[in-house]
Formats: sequence, C-alpha cells, structure tokens
Amino acid sequence: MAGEAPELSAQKAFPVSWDQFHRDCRALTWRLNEVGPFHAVIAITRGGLVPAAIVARELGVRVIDTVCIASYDHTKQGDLQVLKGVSEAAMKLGGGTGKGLLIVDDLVDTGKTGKLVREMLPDAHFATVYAKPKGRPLVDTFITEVSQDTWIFFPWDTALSYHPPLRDGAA
Ligand SMILES: O=P(O)(O)OC[C@H]1O[C@H](OP(=O)(O)OP(=O)(O)O)[C@H](O)[C@@H]1O
Ligand SMILES: Nc1nc2[nH]cnc2c(=O)[nH]1
Ligand SMILES: [Mg+2]
Repeated sequence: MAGEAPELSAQKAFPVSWDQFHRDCRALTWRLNEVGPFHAVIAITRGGLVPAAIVARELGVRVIDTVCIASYDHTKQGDLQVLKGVSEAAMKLGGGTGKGLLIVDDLVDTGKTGKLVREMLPDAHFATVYAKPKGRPLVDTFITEVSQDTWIFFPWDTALSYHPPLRDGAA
C-alpha cells in the first residue's frame, strides 16, 4: 500500500548541513561504541551510505556491505523493492542472522524499510541518525527524533541558494 507523506509544503522542513550531519553521525558512533564491536556495517542505500562511511571510520570497521532498497519517489512512498540483498560474505560474518552486524540508515520514517531489513538480519543492530515516531520502535539506536510531519532535507539533496533581501519582500 503506497503511503503518502503530506505535501512537502504542508510539512515542517528540517534542513541538515554537512557539518551538522557529520556531528550527528559522530554522536551516533559514541552510542554505538558502547554496543559493539561489529564485524561489518550494512548500509541501506542510498541514504545510509554517508552515515555508514562515517560510523565505519570511527568504529574501525572495514567490511561494509549494502542493502539496496527503492521505495520513495521524492515524498511519496510506493512499494518497497529490494534491488540488492545482503552479500554472502556479510551474511556469513553475521552467522546467518545478522549477529554482530550493524545496519545503518540516515532515518526511519514509517519504519517500512527498517522492517524489511530487520527481516533479513533479525539479530543485527539497527541504527539511524534521525527517527520519526512511527518508525522509532524499529530502531535500536538513533540520535534525534523529529515529528512525523517533518521532512528532513539532507546535505546531499540540497544546496545553498540566493535569498532576496527582506526589504524586497523575501519570506
Ligand atoms: O521508514 P521509511 O518510511 O521506510 O523511510 C525511510 C527510508 O526512506 C529513505 O530512503 P528512500 O527510500 O527515499 O531511498 P534513498 O535512501 O535511496 O533516498 C530513507 O533513506 C530511509 O531509507
Ligand atoms: N530526505 C528525506 N527522505 C525521507 N524518506 C522518508 N522520510 C524522509 C524525510 O523526512 N526526508
Ligand atoms: Mg533510504
């Protein structure tokens, strides 16, 4: 069933800069360091790639795999498609159930993506940088919760742009 996020304009915007995202990923790593050690990091692409790189570097993990899932077309979520599953090597490192593996994503919203990956790796630790209330129960470790009607804008999706002066009627 395709879930529809309310139109972007109706939502609160939560823009995140590279600097803020890097600091939030480091904060996530401080928490994960209490839970580890991990044999491998599994990034849920594409949003999990940047946090996975930062977390792996901070935790000294050198085996990084991906689970490639497509579901959102901008703000609308369609059916989830698994384009690539967990590699055999990573599966083996996790004893077939994900034990000692760390799944990383940028955020959990409805929780559908997290649920699908948890079914693949039930004993893995699932971490995201941000979480919305609906998806929060799926996540083992996260840094910041935002409201369900917030749309997070990640640094790789945005750019600095010109904003006209207030006197010229800028919002
Ligand atoms: O909890 P959910 O409602 O399932 O939403 C969370 C997922 O949505 C986004 O990915 P998206 O599917 O947009 O793909 P992308 O990471 O390649 O941008 C985000 O990176 C999470 O993976
Ligand atoms: N960029 C972005 N992608 C999402 N996918 C599901 N929720 C979100 C969100 O809040 N921001
Ligand atoms: Mg994603």
